[in-house]
Amino acid sequence: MADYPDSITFFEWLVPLILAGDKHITIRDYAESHYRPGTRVMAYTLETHQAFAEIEILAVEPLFVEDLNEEHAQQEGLALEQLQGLIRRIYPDQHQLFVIKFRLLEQPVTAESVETIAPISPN
Ligand SMILES: CC(=O)Nc1ccn([C@@H]2O[C@H](CO)[C@@H](O)[C@H]2O)c(=O)n1
Repeated sequence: MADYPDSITFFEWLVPLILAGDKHITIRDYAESHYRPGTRVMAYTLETHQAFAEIEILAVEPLFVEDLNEEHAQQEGLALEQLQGLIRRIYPDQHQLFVIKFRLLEQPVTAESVETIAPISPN
């Protein structure tokens, strides 16, 4: 067993935001706060458990829910009202949350991505 979690799940609808680099934080509760900066973590969709990216944890910082601000929303790639609504729904009883900052690592080459690489022109 790893000392620190080496996987994380995200709602499927957030995947495009993450892969585009628009979303580089996630806000979780204490139970999901035990990531260690510097470690690599495999990101999966919550609904279908598809691995979609490898990320590096950059920081884990405490955040009180009432301190959610525009800067967090921007780093989430979401509007502030949208983020606040989401957090209220996911963590209705939580006051103490954690901001997990991450960066997208180079993605492994898959058969599917190879097919999308344009063939080298002979001249
Ligand atoms: C078990 C599980 O997967 N839970 C969660 C919890 C949160 N999130 C996203 O993190 C940000 C802040 O909460 C928002 O963008 C959320 O939509 C997520 O994707 N998945």
